[in-house]
Amino acid sequence: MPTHGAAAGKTRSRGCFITFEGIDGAGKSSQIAAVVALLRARGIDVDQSREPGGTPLGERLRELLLHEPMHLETEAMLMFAARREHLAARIEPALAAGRWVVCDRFSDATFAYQVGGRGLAREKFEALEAWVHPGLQPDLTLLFDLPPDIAAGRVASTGVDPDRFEREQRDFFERVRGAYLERARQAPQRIRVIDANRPPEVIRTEIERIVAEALSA
Ligand SMILES: Nc1ncnc2c1ncn2[C@@H]1O[C@H](COP(=O)(O)OP(=O)(O)O)[C@@H](O)[C@H]1O
Ligand SMILES: Cc1cn([C@H]2C[C@H](O)[C@@H](COP(=O)(O)OP(=O)(O)O)O2)c(=O)[nH]c1=O
Repeated sequence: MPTHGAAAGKTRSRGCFITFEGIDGAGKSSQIAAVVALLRARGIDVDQSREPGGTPLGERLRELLLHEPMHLETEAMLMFAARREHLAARIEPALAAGRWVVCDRFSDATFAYQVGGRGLAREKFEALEAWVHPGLQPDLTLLFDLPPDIAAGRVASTGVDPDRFEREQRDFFERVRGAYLERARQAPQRIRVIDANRPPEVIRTEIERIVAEALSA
C-alpha cells in the first residue's frame, strides 16, 4: 500500500487506488459513500469515480454498454476503451498527484462479467488488460459476495428499470460470482472478499477496519 503522505503531512507520494466489485445488487454503491467520507475525514484527498464511465467519453460509452445490444467482444473492447480514457484523463493523474481514487468497478468486473458471465476467451481479456494497464492493479479491492437470488431481490426492490446486465438470468450471475471468487483466489492480498449477506452496518464496520488497516500500512 502506498504511504498516504499528504494526509500525514509527510512528503507527497503516489495515491492509493481502491476498487469496489460484486454482482449487481450486492450493495457496493451503498458502502462507497461511507468509505469516501471516512477517508476525507482523515484528511485524504479522494477522487470518487465509476466504470464504465468516469469521463465524459466514458459516460457516453456507458450508455451504449448498458442499453445497446452488441457482440460480446465489442462489449469487452468498449469496457477497455472507456477504461483507457479513464486511466489517462483521471486515474493516473490523480494517483500521480497523491490523490486517492475510489472506483466503483475496474478490470476485475471485465474478468467476472465478460469472461465469466459471457464466455470471452481469457487470453483476449489478458491481452486487453496488458495493453490498457500494464503493471497497474488496484492497491485494494473490496469484493461484495452474495448469492445471486438475494442480489436479484435487492435489484428488483429498487424499482428502477433494469439495464442489459441486470436483466440477465440467475445462471449468468452464478458464473459472474464464480469468476470474481476465482480472481480473488488468484490475488488474495489485493482482493478482500466481503460477505455481503449481512446488515449494512455490520458490513460497514468490517470495511472501515480493512480501510483503516490500509491507512496504517
Ligand atoms: N446489506 C444490505 N442488506 C440489505 N439490502 C441492502 C444491503 N446493501 C444494499 N442494500 C439494498 O440493495 C439495493 C442495491 O444496493 P446497491 O448498493 O445499489 O448495490 P450495487 O451497487 O452493488 O448494485 C438497494 O436498494 C440497497 O438499499
Ligand atoms: C466495469 C464493468 C462493468 N460491467 C457491468 C456490470 C454492471 O452490470 C454494469 C454497470 O455497473 P454498475 O454501475 O456498477 O452497476 P450497479 O451499480 O447496478 O451494480 O456494467 C461489465 O460487465 N464489465 C465491466 O468491465
